[in-house]
Amino acid sequence: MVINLGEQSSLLNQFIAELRDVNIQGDSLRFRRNLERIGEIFAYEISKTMPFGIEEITTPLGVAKVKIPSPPPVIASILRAGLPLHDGLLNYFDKAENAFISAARVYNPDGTFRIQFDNLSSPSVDKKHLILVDPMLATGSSMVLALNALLERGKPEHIHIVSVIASKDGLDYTVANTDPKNVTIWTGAVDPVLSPKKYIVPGLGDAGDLAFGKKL
Ligand SMILES: O=P(O)(O)OC[C@H]1O[C@H](OP(=O)(O)OP(=O)(O)O)[C@H](O)[C@@H]1O
Ligand SMILES: O=c1cc[nH]c(=O)[nH]1
Ligand SMILES: [Mg+2]
Repeated sequence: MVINLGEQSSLLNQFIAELRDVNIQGDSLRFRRNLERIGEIFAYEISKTMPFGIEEITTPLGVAKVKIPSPPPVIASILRAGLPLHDGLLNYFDKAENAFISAARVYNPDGTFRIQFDNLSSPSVDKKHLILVDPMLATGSSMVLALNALLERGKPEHIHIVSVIASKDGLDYTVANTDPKNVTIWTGAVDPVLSPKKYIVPGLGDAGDLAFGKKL
């Protein structure tokens, strides 16, 4: 199932507009903070779909029965650009376990690239709710590769994939390469085009560079 939160009229679209805007996105502190705020919105929306337990909370005046999401999810992100988004989800799912995947595009001189997978640091994901985040879903190859690496750490109860901006092709690729019964894809926008270098158009540019600076 694909859920495009950008179709609703909400503050999410203002934050995504600031990520995209060439006159605003150069402020890297604001760029990271907007990704974090977007992570908080996704966390809140995803929490509505998670299992709840009833807890009895003692107040100074009595006992309140409260529906609390349980158990906490595992939040996994793809370095580097996933980090501020990860922080946003962790601000709300503050008892979450955490996983990190080191994977990045390595370009050849002719403009083609492969995804270089370096490392996975993860707890068991068995029988847990797994939330895998990356702001950009371009071809979808980083996301599918990261998910397959995580699935070597167990079979999650449910998988939530979060991307802030997805290309139509990347979304189709991810849907085709994941189990529809067990996966929900959450996005904030679906853009129509991939450039010859497989950048999302209109997209926002290079999310990792905008958040953390250019790399060699
Ligand atoms: O859907 P795909 O075609 O796989 O592309 C998307 C990937 O590219 C970006 O990472 P990048 O390789 O630029 O690494 P970075 O975060 O270190 O900049 C982005 O954050 C995704 O991980
Ligand atoms: O559009 C894109 C594609 C890959 N990575 C990005 O940061 N942006
Ligand atoms: Mg990048």
